[in-house]
Amino acid sequence: HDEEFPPRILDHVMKNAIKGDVTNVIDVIDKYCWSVEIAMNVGDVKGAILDKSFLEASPKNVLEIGCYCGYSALRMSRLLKEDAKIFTIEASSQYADVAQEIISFAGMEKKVQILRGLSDEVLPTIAEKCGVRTFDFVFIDHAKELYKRDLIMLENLGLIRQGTTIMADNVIFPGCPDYLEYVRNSPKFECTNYPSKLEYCENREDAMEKSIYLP
Ligand SMILES: O=c1[nH]cnc2c(O)c(F)c(-c3ccc(F)cc3)c(-c3ccc(F)cc3)c12
Ligand SMILES: [Mg+2]
Repeated sequence: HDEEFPPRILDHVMKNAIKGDVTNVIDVIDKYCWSVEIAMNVGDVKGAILDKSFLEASPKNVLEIGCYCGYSALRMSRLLKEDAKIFTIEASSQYADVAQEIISFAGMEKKVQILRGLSDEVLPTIAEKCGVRTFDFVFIDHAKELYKRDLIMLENLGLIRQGTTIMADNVIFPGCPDYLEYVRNSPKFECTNYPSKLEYCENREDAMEKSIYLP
């Protein structure tokens, strides 16, 4: 990753987006990433797929693993119903700092809570820390080699329930073959694949995978 991207996108948002206008902040980030430099946000094309699954789930408690600069947290926050909340785990304190600034600039600081730390360190105590029993919607978008491990942790900790929707980014590129094999071969998950493109690219394939938990 380009470690200098996060401060640049923060600066660009502060200078070019409308404070408190979450849709405009999302749009300004997308325009920057299409025209100036690609960043590993889920982006507008895959973001629309995320939006649709999110609206279908109409969740109260949302978990994201991998916040980065807060782009997908903002996309989901703008679709949240009353008294619903997003908890997003971010291991990089540099990314978490930038995400907090961008989320606050967009006026979503009350709807999105960033939990700093590694997912396997945060997940075991997230229920009591956040006053949540189970999550209704989970978006996995961090290191691909951790997807399967973290999903199994969510199951073992009882953090997902009958009908929870799990969306995973990058299941084609960079790809997470062990995760896909796990959810697709498990009788506990009903899976749907959504072919798309890598963020901000026209000619690289990627996909999102939706898995509904049916224990
Ligand atoms: O790390 C990620 N987390 C979440 N989403 C990601 C995502 O949506 C991506 F498209 C990429 C990606 C991978 C390869 C590439 F060429 C462009 C982008 C990465 C990623 C993975 C490994 C790295 F070393 C650098 C970036 C991520
Ligand atoms: Mg991604």
